[in-house]
Amino acid sequence: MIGKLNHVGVATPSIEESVKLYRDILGATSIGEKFVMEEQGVWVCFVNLPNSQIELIEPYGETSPVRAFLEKNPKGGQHHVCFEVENIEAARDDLVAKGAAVLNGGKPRIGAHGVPVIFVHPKDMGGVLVELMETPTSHP
Ligand SMILES: CC[C@@H](C(=O)O)C(=O)SCCNC(=O)CCNC(=O)[C@H](O)C(C)(C)COP(=O)(O)OP(=O)(O)OC[C@H]1O[C@@H](n2cnc3c(N)ncnc32)[C@H](O)[C@@H]1OP(=O)(O)O
Ligand SMILES: [Co+2]
Repeated sequence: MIGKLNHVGVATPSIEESVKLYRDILGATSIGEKFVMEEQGVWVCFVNLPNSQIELIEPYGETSPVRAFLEKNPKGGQHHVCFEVENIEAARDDLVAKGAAVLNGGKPRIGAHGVPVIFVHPKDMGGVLVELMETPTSHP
């Protein structure tokens, strides 16, 4: 079912500080602007790599899903991996049928790439929070 690795989500207390790390220490040459996704409760900034992206995420608002993660990991850390799927509803139904806990009641939200995304609880994914996103080209 899963296709390409689209991005790795990295939680950070400061996108500005993380940008310095990826640009000045790791030498990333293509880094986007920081923007907010209010509904998802995060600030986002993409570090563009030849084969994938690092999605830097910083909490936005009191109910941000990243807030508890940063309380446990104050310096930040790897937060989720995101795989592309051809059809988000079909992927969700398949996972639910296999007993995995799809978050937000299984209702897809529009993610940072403008396509629907779902999250699968880490307890069913070997300790990794998994995001699935519809392949941008297969979304009208
Ligand atoms: C930018 C938009 C979008 C995109 O388009 O790409 C994004 O990526 S937004 C990214 C942020 N959004 C989300 O993470 C939404 C989904 N996440 C959630 O709903 C919650 O964070 C969660 C995964 C359900 C956890 O919330 P909660 O149950 O309230 O937190 P706990 O702290 O109680 O954790 C329970 C349990 O799970 C472990 N955990 C939590 N987060 C992670 C994680 N990122 N990776 C691995 N494990 C995680 C946590 O340690 C607890 O474990 P135990 O202590 O063993 O019970
Ligand atoms: Co993501």
